[in-house]
Amino acid sequence: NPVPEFNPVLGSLVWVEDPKAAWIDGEVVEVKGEEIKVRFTSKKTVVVKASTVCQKATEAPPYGVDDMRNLAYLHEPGVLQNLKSRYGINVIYTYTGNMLIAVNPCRKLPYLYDKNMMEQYKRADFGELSPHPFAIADAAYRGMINGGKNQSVLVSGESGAGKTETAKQIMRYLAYMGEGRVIEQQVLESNPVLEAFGNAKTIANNNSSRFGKFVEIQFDQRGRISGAAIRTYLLETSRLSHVSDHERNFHCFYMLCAAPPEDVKRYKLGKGNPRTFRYLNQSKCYELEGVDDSKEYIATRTAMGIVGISPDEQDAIFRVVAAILHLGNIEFANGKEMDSSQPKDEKSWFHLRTAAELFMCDEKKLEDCLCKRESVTCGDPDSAAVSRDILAKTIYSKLFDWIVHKINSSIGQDPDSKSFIGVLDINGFESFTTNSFEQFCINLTNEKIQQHFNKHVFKIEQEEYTTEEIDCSCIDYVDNQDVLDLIEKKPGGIIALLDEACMFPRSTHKTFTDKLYLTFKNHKRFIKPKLSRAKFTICHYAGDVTYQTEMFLNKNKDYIVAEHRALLNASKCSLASNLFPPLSEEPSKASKFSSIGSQFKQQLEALLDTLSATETHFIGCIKPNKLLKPENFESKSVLQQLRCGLVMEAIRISCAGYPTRKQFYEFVDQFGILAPEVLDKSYDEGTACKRLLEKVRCKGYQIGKTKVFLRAGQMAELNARRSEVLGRSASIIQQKFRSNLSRKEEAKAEENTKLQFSLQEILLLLKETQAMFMKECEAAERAAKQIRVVKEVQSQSFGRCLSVYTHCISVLEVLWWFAFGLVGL
Ligand SMILES: Nc1ncnc2c1ncn2[C@@H]1O[C@H](COP(=O)(O)OP(=O)(O)OP(=O)(O)O)[C@@H](O)[C@H]1O
Repeated sequence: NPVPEFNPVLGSLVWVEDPKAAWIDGEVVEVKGEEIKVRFTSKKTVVVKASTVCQKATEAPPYGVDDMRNLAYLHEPGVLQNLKSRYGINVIYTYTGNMLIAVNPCRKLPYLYDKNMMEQYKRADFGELSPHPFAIADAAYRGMINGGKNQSVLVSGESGAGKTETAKQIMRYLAYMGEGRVIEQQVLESNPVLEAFGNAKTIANNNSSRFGKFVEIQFDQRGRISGAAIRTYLLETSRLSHVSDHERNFHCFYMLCAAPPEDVKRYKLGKGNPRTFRYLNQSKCYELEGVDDSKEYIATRTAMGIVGISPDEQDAIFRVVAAILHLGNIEFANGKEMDSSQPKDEKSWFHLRTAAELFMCDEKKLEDCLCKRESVTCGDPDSAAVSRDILAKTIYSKLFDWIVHKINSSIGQDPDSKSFIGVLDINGFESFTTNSFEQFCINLTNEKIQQHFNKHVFKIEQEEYTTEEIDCSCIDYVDNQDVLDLIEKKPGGIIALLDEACMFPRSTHKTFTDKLYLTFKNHKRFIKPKLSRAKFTICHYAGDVTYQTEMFLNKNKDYIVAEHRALLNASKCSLASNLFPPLSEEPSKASKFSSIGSQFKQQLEALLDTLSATETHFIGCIKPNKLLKPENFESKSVLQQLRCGLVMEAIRISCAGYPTRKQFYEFVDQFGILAPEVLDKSYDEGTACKRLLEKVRCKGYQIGKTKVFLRAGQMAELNARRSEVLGRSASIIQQKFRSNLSRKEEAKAEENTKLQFSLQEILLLLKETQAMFMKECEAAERAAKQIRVVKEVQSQSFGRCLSVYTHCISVLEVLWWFAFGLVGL
């Protein structure tokens, strides 16, 4: 938490960290050395160390600021409060510099994404309109067209935070820029197809992507989409055979069960009741609120057609999906021979026969494949069940890869493409009660992305400091290379040791874990938990995560059981046999040992190489509450995400230097009122800023070539002084106006005329007051431009009730309303 230096005194407004509510604001009511007593609005008091509290801005705008960098104090509670107050009025997007933070509204806000909105963002410069994913997409598009550089948009956040939704809006905007052609539609329609086969209901999200995705959209010379390539990462196949409570398997299974009767019959699904299939009935969750699976089936088929999957191919895909359901229903009993098994009963025989029929493979071979002792299993009923699940998972993951490959080849890549924009939608940092190999891989991804992000933010900061010719030695970033080395260094990293263990038949998860303990006993990012021999802890940038090693070896092994390959390769269904080419056609597999961990590491390296060669834009998605209920902002959970995500790191890097920057003219415009005399002289703008800052004895600043750079907290101090001056001006105007008014009233009373003012009289009165006001505030007015001061004066003196008049365009007009208000009163 970047807590800027601050010495609280009696009466200071502060934020105090709270285990339940994240941060609570209060007032310092007692100071005793290092300890201070703070009273909250609830009247409760706490005594805390002064160094642990953060300063609270006295005048934060009630509905927050568009860019976090405009916050008076750029610290954790400030950021949190800003997001919360905006979320309260349905403003879900906020910038931190160039990064967009998106808080999931957990309800549809269609007006935010219509064509009209796209049109507006198309015409505006970045920062001109409110923060929005379209602004990020537009910046990427312009960067590509004008700057000629490939771009990428990196969308991160935990499950349910809104990554996929945000990535879709980015793609919609990019498609809009080259509207009306088949290829754009194909790119967009690839989403529902991938979601049908790769998404599932989880506790965190009813439509959770169970894979990572990088979509590279290619553009031609004229800026129109000319091709696309989709890369997917780590499909969660363990879900296929084991579904946890309140979750579902992949959507396609339920869609198929809800298909029109002729299709249910065709795929031999009985009555199409998902409750009758073991792979679906483990969690008792079948329907999704607001989702009609039968409609989804039709929509998926249509989308499959659009992305170029022919009706025959669709038929084969759903036949394989149905076969997997039957496969899951085969149960086993002991066979006649030792260490052998056979389908348990007639029902299991039926499912075996149906699965073979749908796979278009030999029934006897399928039986042998599951029940006979072979290379990896010993043949008993339990091993047969393991073999069945391995087969189902292998087929499903091959099927998913085939679909991705098919979409890629039918959309097509443009060999002459001039440039591309990549959109990365990948799961954020994960830390559960039990963490296994999947979390290990996801967290490795996040470490990589964190490093890329830190370098990126640092580079941008450094570039700005260099352009402005100011000293940049104060900024730095924490490099997490040590964690990356621990995981992926070759030789000697955890992945390398895991591969080594997988190659030795006698290795177990225990021998593997012992080896880790021995190798990394002095590594400062590695911890051996006290009581367990099957766990290890990594100190990630986002916190410590303890991994359970039991399944590491199995999950890392990437091979297809020879019998499974032979069975399906001989299938009469060309799709099924293509999923399992003979080993000789997969040279990479035939020659050397292959592991999921190493493959994933290579995929990540390629991804990071691609990202590094692009200009990257970041979007951090935030889940406001665990249940995804609208209008519920749980500060504690949001804070946790901010800490684990990229936002706080960007802020930390920024705070280490000079987070507030203002163009000279903006600065003079805003703060000239504090030292009008420096503006009188014919200083250039930069010198005027310097003199002004010297006069107000500002401690932390640098003057660049076009901008003033301020240390964290300085902006709030300057704002407070400005408010003081404006407050004084306001009371002077009020006094003048009132005394002017009462003089006129007295005169009228003496003349015994009616105590009522005509419009002309009020105008005259206002002109006189204005003249006086000019005299009193001459210098201030010159510094801050007439209308601005008056607007501020107006809000100072009448507060919110008069703020509606901010449209007034001249001093006279504003004062007219001002007087009108007084007379009215
Ligand atoms: N901007 C938005 N407007 C309306 N609904 C949204 C928005 N962002 C997210 N949602 C909804 O919130 C839910 C979760 O969003 P989404 O699936 O995009 O999350 P995710 O981060 O991709 O999760 P996962 O990692 O589990 O796939 C979805 O039901 C989605 O429709």
